[in-house]
Amino acid sequence: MSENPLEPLLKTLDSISRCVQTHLSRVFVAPQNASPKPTLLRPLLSFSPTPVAPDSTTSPIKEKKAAPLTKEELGRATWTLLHSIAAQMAIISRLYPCKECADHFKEVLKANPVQAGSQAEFSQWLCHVHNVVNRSLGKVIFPCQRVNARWGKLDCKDRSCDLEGTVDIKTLTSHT
Ligand SMILES: Cc1cc2nc3c(=O)[nH]c(=O)nc-3n(C[C@H](O)[C@H](O)[C@H](O)COP(=O)(O)OP(=O)(O)OC[C@H]3O[C@@H](n4cnc5c(N)ncnc54)[C@H](O)[C@@H]3O)c2cc1C
Repeated sequence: MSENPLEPLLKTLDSISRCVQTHLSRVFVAPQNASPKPTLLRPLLSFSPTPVAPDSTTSPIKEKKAAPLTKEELGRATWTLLHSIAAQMAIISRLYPCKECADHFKEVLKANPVQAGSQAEFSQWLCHVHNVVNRSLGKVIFPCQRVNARWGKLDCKDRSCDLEGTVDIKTLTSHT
């Protein structure tokens, strides 16, 4: 392993950041003509049958899409990805494009080596290290016994996000 496990993404950040920002803003904002009720926002990983029309007016949504990600938005989206992967596939990228966060998380990883002998163990480990970050930021500690209730399933129509078959983590990690 390289000294900084986050370095590969820092190197490629420049080329992927524009793409990530575009896609994250599409994932987390409602279509323009949708109700502003949060419950009607498009769910993560679901696709609208009608494409979202490009912005033609100056609107808060357009301004938001054009703005760079904040540290909070990046963190929220990344935790969502990490916990979803931990619950569904048991494989994780240790890459993170925020230097302050990456430096801190490197120390967290040193003190809490990855435990990935099984999907359940990996989910619990990720919950624990997320709580280490939560604690350092003065956030509420998440009860790790509820991690599957929070992250175990994706909200996709007709179970279209369900993975086919089973994945053996040892097979996956032997290729990394
Ligand atoms: C690897 C990493 C390192 C980071 N380091 C820093 C840093 O050094 N400084 C900094 O300012 N920000 C850092 N961040 C960002 C920070 O952790 C938050 O993501 C950000 O502040 C937004 O917080 P939030 O309150 O929306 O909830 P988040 O912490 O983003 O959590 C998102 C959701 O996950 C669920 N959740 C919360 N805790 C757990 C848990 N333990 N297990 C399972 N689910 C949980 C909750 O439902 C929560 O709403 C880091 C993010 C990541 C991914």
